[in-house]
Amino acid sequence: MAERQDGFCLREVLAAFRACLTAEQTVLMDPYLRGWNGLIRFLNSLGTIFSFVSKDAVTKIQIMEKYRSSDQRERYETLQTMVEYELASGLVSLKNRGECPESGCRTILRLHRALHWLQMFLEGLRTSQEDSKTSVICTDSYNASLANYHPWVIRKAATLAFCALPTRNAFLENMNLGTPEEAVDMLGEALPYVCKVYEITEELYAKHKMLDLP
Ligand SMILES: CCCCCCCC/C=C\CCCCCCCC(=O)N[C@@H](COP(=O)(O)O)[C@H](O)/C=C/CCCCCCCCCCCCC
Repeated sequence: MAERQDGFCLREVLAAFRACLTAEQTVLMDPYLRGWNGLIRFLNSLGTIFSFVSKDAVTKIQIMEKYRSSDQRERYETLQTMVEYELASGLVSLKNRGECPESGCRTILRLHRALHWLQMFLEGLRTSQEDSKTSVICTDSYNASLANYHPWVIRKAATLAFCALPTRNAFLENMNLGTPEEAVDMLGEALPYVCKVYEITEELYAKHKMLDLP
């Protein structure tokens, strides 16, 4: 795969997820969204076949960016302050999606589920053999995570799109972290931060019984 012209480097994305974590074990919203924006850039570079995925993710990121530039921006400084504020203000519907279709809590929950997929996918890439198929790693991690929340038609479209993914080494080179071996080392160092962000968020949502928000 040719060297990237767009300056994308996965290091910055992983650094953003690291920057989400505070000493108080809270998750900062701005680096969280920055991490997602970096991932979308990468996704877009994989071809238009993934447009339906990036469109949905971009919509969700924009909902959250809107909150962060609104009068209530401090309420959305961390995932914890967002949950506290939206629950106390009746801005989250636990039963009916139509009541609060753009709450921060439900929007972040969708990204949070996708983060679970990302975590498994990157771990799969990192630990797989050189001749492993990226499409298989991606399908397995999708089926073990996000697919459980998607209807048949989305699962079908996603699984078809995965077939267009490049080979494992081409994919690792495309992350712009050096050789595939160097990329694997970097993933080993950085993935624990992504996992920590995932764990803290999962605990927060479980504590407030919000893991199934419609
Ligand atoms: C350099 C790093 C390597 C990995 C690069 C991966 C880049 C990934 C970027 C984004 C990941 C996908 C984010 C998808 C968010 C999906 C949120 C969601 O579940 N939305 C559904 C529910 O929303 P509501 O209707 O309740 O509002 C929505 O229905 C979904 C629609 C679109 C389809 C989502 C398919 C997800 C496939 C995820 C795998 C992406 C494949 C990337 C291939 C490397």
